[in-house]
Amino acid sequence: MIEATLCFPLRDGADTGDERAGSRDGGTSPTEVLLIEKRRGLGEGWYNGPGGKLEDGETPRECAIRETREEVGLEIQPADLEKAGELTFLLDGEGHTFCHVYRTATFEGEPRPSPEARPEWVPIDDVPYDRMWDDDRLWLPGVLEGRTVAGEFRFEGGEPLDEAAFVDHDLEWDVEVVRER
Ligand SMILES: CNc1ncnc2c1ncn2[C@@H]1O[C@H](COP(=O)(O)OP(=O)(O)OP(=O)(O)O)[C@@H](O)[C@H]1O
Repeated sequence: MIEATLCFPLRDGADTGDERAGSRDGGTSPTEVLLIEKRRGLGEGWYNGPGGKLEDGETPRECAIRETREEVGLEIQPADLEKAGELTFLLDGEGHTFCHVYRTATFEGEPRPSPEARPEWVPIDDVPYDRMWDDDRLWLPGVLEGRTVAGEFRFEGGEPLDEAAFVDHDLEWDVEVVRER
């Protein structure tokens, strides 16, 4: 099974521009999420979070940080990455991809495009689910609200996965996620 990651950087949209961190209202929750429009590979043309496949010897957390740096140029410290979920994608009854989902409201840098991805801040209540993987609308809203999720999603119709049909799913919310290295 392919092991992959997704990372969702979050910000308070009211805090953009040159406002000082000190002017923030301490308890505000984030209002925007950084998505990418994928420019090549699996899910090309669709929106998703930054992320990708684990490389040899890499932990999921290291992968999420590396992919976010490579795809959009943001720098994240390992301790700032919060595990939000674990998703299993099955294709024709067999495990295809296991995906670790993270979120963070703490990062450095400004998003910049790369050959793989065009980044875009979008309001959390206006995420373009009609231009994303079919399963995203089921689990991403809760993840953006700060919940944890475990999900299994079944696709049928053969490779490639992004041309297969989404058939059904099981979801469990507010699960304990393994806080790996
Ligand atoms: C089936 N439903 C799905 N719903 C939401 N997200 C899904 C997904 N299935 C795969 N994903 C994500 O899509 C990315 C693929 O990445 P993918 O381009 O294959 O990997 P990577 O960036 O390493 O590419 P290269 O092989 O280097 O080109 C990776 O983040 C993975 O978690």
